[in-house]
Amino acid sequence: MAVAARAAASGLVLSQPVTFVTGNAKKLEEVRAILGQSIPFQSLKLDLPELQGEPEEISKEKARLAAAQVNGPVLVEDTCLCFNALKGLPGRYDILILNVVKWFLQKIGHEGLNNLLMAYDDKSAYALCAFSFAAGPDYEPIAFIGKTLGKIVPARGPNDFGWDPIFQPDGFEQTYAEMAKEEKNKISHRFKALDMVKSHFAEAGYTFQIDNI
Ligand SMILES: O=P(O)(O)OP(=O)(O)OP(=O)(O)OC[C@H]1O[C@@H](n2cnc3c(O)ncnc32)[C@H](O)[C@@H]1O
Ligand SMILES: [Mg+2]
Repeated sequence: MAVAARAAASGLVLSQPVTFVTGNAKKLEEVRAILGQSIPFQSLKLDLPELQGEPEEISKEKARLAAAQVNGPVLVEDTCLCFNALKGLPGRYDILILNVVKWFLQKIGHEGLNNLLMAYDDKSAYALCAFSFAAGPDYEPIAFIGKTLGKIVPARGPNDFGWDPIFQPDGFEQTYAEMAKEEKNKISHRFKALDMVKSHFAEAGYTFQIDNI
């Protein structure tokens, strides 16, 4: 498969599918469902360093590192769940230990995450998704941030994806986990960010010329 992305008069011509960098099968499932056939992509798990900074900057730096490794177009994603009473923890980005919600979830589970808020009346939270697209190693990455507001509740619904059972988006009586996947994918942090990615692809007029060899 040809590797380089090159500029063309009608917009950028990408000579390989976008590599979406993740090791998370559930994320991949949602990205597939939301993107459909709109952007040709494949997925790849890469071990990239955890970085410090604002979500956009962290995400762009991750894309830079990934594009250099892949030597082609990449899409990277980070997700965090942030509690307002805890000033954005445990998913907060601008601290040294980045996005610890993953580790908290593994160590203390849904009940433990609820207990973190026991002493506070404010159970509000937000789910934030930061995607960055880099057309290749020589292109400046572009960040797309999607945010869905909600609150933390005792776990309800199937336990098959991260903190979905404890996050109830504003305006809904169901947690993410209780919602049909199609419904979550219409309002989620991930949907909002990917919608911007899709618009960007449409506006920038990228085309794909993919030669399989
Ligand atoms: O390979 P990557 O893409 O980094 O996958 P990851 O599993 O490490 O994912 P993150 O660091 O972005 O996610 C932090 C945590 O949030 C969870 N998570 C991500 N998106 C979610 C969603 O839409 N609903 C529920 N949990 C989610 C995920 O399972 C992790 O425990
Ligand atoms: Mg990760």
